[in-house]
Amino acid sequence: MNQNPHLRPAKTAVLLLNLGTPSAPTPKAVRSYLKEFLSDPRVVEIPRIIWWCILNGIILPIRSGASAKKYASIWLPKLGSPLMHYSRLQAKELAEKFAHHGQLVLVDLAMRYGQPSTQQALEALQAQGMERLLLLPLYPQYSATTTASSFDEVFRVLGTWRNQPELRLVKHYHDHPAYISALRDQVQSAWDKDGRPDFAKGDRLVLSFHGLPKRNLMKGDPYHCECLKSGRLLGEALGLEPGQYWVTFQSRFGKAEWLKPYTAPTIEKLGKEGCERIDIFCPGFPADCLETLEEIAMEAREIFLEHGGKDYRYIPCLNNNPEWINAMYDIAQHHLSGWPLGVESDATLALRNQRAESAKASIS
Ligand SMILES: C=CC1=C(C)c2cc3[nH]c(cc4nc(cc5[nH]c(cc1n2)c(C)c5CCC(=O)O)C(CCC(=O)O)=C4C)c(C)c3C=C
Ligand SMILES: [Fe+2]
Ligand SMILES: [Fe+2]
Repeated sequence: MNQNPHLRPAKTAVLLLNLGTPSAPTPKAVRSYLKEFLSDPRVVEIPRIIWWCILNGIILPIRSGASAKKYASIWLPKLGSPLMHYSRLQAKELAEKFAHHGQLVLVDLAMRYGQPSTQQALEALQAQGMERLLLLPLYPQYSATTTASSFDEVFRVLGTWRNQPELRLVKHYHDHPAYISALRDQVQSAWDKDGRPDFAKGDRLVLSFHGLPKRNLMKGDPYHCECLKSGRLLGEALGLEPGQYWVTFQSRFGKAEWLKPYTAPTIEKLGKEGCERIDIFCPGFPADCLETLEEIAMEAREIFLEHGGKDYRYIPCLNNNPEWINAMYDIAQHHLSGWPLGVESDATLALRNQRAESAKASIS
């Protein structure tokens, strides 16, 4: 509890929801993560008994070791899993953004699989007196496999509570102007630094989103349409013509048909057809992770260069781009409207800003 008499305690919380990641890049830790992830009926919709046999008999014994090697190749020295590192940073910087605006809002991070679990995060907020809760998934595009699964887990935990908080959820923000503007800034900053592709010469921008089984789309999952819309709005924001940027889908799992066009074969085709430079960006991943740093920044680069391409540029995910922190703040702010936020008195706010300014002055 805050002891400062100038502050009214915050009882409103924003909980960032993300997928989760192994605790270490080892076969044992990856196996335990994959087991929890791939046992979720929201993720794999195969009858349970059949899937249990396939998962435990084939997938886990083969994939745990192979995936652990890939995780080891992207693990950050001292910081660990990139997904965890950037998700935590996003929660910290969002909390600072609220504080900067004189609003005392609790901000925390919950992972759907692994740690910090949704239950741990909710109990920590409960211990701080949370009365109102906004769920903000780190999935800009809604899918039942990710967003709905994270919401299910929150509902499951709250279902065991006697005194529940008021609850609001952000379903998606795939077309939110602040999200699109942050994406544009991320791509444009890379171009300002390293030069813009020559689109007239045939260079291309590839926008690669995580894939999904095509069956999920046919059953009504809106994810595919939302990815196409994000891609189109980003292309327009960058002033590109439709053929200059391509939307593709990566990380196919298993033998069934997934959303097309697939990223890797598209990159191979571009290389074979004489496209010299590809810039590639993953707008659906707010944080860099295995799927972006290994599959896109490393594996897909090899594919392009092996098939005739010359220049392959991976543009990092939003991570802690200040425009993205602003976007999260804007999106949260909109959904918090009407809820009382803890507010600092004008005197405390002025004092804190004054201290921050003099700290900056003493550094420079
Ligand atoms: C049936 C399998 C899978 C579906 C459906 C799926 C959907 C989906 N996933 C993300 C985001 C991420 N997935 C990540 C890793 C990952 N995904 C799958 C499988 C499915 N994903 C697996 C087996 C793995 C683990 C790694 C591997 O063994 O290949 C990650 C990265 C996690 C990390 O630790 O870095 C993210 C992020 C979305 C957005 C999505 C549906 C839209
Ligand atoms: Fe995935
Ligand atoms: Fe992958």
